[in-house]
Amino acid sequence: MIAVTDATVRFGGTPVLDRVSLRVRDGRLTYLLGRNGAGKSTLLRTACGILRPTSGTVAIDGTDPRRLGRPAASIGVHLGADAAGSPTGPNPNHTGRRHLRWLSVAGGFDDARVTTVLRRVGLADAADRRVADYSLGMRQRLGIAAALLPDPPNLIFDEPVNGLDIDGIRWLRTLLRGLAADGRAVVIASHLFDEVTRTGDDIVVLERGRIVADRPVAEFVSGHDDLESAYLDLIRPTEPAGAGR
Ligand SMILES: Nc1ncnc2c1ncn2[C@@H]1O[C@H](COP(=O)(O)OP(=O)(O)OP(=O)(O)O)[C@@H](O)[C@H]1O
Repeated sequence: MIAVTDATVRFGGTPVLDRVSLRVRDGRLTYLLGRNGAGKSTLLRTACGILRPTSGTVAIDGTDPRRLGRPAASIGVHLGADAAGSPTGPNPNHTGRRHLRWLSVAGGFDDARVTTVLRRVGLADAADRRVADYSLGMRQRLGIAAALLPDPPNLIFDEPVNGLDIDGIRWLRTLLRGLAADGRAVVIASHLFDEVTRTGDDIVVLERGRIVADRPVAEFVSGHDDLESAYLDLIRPTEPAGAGR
């Protein structure tokens, strides 16, 4: 389980997260929704220990991520194919396989997992090409492979669908559902409502650094035509003055 409790994060004086609490339960796929700049990536970086909250606490299966001996074994993180500061970002001159082997050696993981995850993300045939020659979708797959390498029980993905073609999107759906079905706690920041409806268990909505909804997808949509209208009904009252003119 991933637990963020009453976390405030400030950049300079401005709070980007304001007393935010998030629970990502084992066996559940939790989607984090919110407008651009709402604080989703900041919350995910806080949840995995990359960012230290100004106040509040974070626990991965009960332990502060900064106190985990082998954090990657407890929590897999993919912050996007081109995310700055990603803990698992590849050297573009390395092949996909070399990148994963390097992570495997550095983390003390079983080397056989490299072949397993390359297959699982559909990169087995491209494993010996340079990452610089990978497409965006292939870099997404490599980032997901890196997160899965030590087979962690908790996973954080920031907009993993970006750059995937239709086969990739369908593959990712199956992968995500499988990860949750195996009992993992999975949280995904996304703007793609169709994916949320198809695969999500729970929805958390962030609005200007605050949680404004946290409930199962079915409950969130109940009484509305679909997820989009449920979401718009929730956030419309707080739209900035002048929006939509
Ligand atoms: N390192 C940083 N220093 C200063 N401000 C930051 C930093 N990282 C994020 N911010 C600010 O925090 C706010 C929230 O950003 P964040 O990336 O968490 O939003 P988001 O919900 O993930 O947005 P998007 O949907 O566009 O990815 C934004 O105003 C952003 O400019």
